[in-house]
Amino acid sequence: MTKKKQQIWNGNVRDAALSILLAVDKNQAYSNLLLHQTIEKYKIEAKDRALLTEITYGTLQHKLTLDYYLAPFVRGKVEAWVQWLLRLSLFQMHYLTRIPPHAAVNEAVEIAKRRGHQGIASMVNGILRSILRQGVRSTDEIQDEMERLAIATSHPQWLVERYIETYGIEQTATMLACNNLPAKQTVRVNTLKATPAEAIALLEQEGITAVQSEFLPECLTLTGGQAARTEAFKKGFITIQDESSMLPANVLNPQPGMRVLDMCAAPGGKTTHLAEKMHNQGSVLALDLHPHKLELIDENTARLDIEIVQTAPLDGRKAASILQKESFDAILIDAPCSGLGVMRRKPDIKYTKRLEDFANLQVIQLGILANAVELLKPNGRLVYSTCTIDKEENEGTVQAFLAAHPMMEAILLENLPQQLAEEQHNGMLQVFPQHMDSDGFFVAAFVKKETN
Ligand SMILES: C[S@@+](CC[C@H](N)C(=O)[O-])C[C@H]1O[C@@H](n2cnc3c(N)ncnc32)[C@H](O)[C@@H]1O
Repeated sequence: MTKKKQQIWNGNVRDAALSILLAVDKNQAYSNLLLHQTIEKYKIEAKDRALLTEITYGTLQHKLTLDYYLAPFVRGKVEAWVQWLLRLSLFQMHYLTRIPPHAAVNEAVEIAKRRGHQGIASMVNGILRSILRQGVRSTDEIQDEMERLAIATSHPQWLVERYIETYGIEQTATMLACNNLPAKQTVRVNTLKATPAEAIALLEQEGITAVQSEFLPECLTLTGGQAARTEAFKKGFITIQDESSMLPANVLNPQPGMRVLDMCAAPGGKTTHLAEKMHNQGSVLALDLHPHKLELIDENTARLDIEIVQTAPLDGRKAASILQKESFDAILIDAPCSGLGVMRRKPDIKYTKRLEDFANLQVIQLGILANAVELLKPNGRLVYSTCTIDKEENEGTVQAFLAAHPMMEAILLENLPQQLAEEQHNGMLQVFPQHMDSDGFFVAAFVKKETN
C-alpha cells in the first residue's frame, strides 16, 4: 500500500481499515505500525481513531472465525480485497453491537462500488444481507476439539496443538481468548521524577484517568487518551510499556552504583527502567546489534533525564571478546524472540509465524547468554527474558544454557508481584496474558557461582 503511494485516509474509517488490512495481508506492513503511521500522518481525530483501531485489529484478530462464518455464503473465490471487505463488515455486524448492522452493510456496498463495480457491490450486499437474515453458524458444530478451538479463537491449528500439548486445554483456551481482547494502555512512572500519585495527578490534569496497577506499583493503567501525546510523556514523567515488560528490571533489581549491562537494549524500555531502579547512580551499558536503533535509547534517556546510560552497537554474541570480562554486577538479556506473547498488539503475527522461524532464535539466544557468563562478575546476577509463550524456546533455552554453563545457577525470581510469585518454577516464570491482563512474557534469573 505504502509502496504504491495509495492514500490510506480519505475520511472514511472502513475504507482506511480495508487499505491497512490489505497492506498487512500483502506483507507490506505490520498492522500496529501502519495503523500508528496512518493516525499520525492524517491526524485522525479521537472518535475515528478509536473505530479505525477497533475495526482493523478486531478483523485481524477474528480473521479465521470470520472466514468460517462467511464460507457458506460466499460462492467460489472472491478477490482478496472483497474478502477483507466482507470480513471487516461482518466483524462490525457480529462483534460491534453498537453499530447498527444495516449501517455496516450500506458502508460495505458503497466501498465495493468505489473500489470495484456495481456487480461486486450487489454480491457484497447479497452476502451480508443473507447473513443478517440467517445468522452465522456456531463453531460448536466443529467436531474436532483442536480445530474448533483454532477456528473459534482464530489461531493457526499448529499453534493451538502445540499450546495444548504444553500447557493443557484450560490454560490454552483462556490464553487464546485473551489474545483477542484489546490491549490495555499501561505506562511506567519515571520514579526519578515523580511518585505514582504525582504522575496520576499530572495525567488527570490532561483529562486522562490513570489507575495504579495492583501488581507493580510503578505501573499505571490509562483509560482513554493517547499516552504518547501527553505532556506527562513528553516531559519524561512516564514511559509507555506493557506491565509484563516491567518485570525483568524488577527481577534483576540492580542497586545504585552498580555496573550493569543490557545486551539487547533497543529501544530502551528496560534500560531506562534499570536506570530508574538505580536512582540514576552507577552505569548501564546498553548494547544492540542494530546501530540505528541506539538513537531510540538516547532519545528515551534524554526525555527521562537519565544520565547513567551509555550505548554501543555490538553483537551480543561477540560482546565478551570486546568488553572487559567479569566486569558487570548484573546483566539483562531481553532476547530477540518469536514474539508470540504480543498477539493482542500485533494480531497479524498469528498468521505469519512459522515453526521454522523458531529454531535459529535459540541459537542466537544461547550465543548471547554464553557471552554474558564471561562478562558477569562472580556472584553477579543474570536475567533472561522474552516476550514469547513457547516452552521449547524459553525453557529449552534455559535448560541448554544451564547444561553448558555449570557455573550458572537458576535462582528464585525476586520482587515479583505476589500474585505471580507462586507461578514460577526452577527460576523461571511464564507470564500468560490472563495473569495480569498483559502481554505474554517469560523471565528467568541466574547467579554466577563463585569459583574457588
Ligand atoms: C526484544 S527486543 C529488546 C527490547 C528492549 N529490551 C526494550 O525493552 O525496549 C530485542 C533487541 O535485540 C536486538 N538484537 C537482536 N540480535 C542481537 C544480537 N545478536 N546482539 C545484540 N542485540 C541483538 C534487536 O535489535 C532488538 O532491538
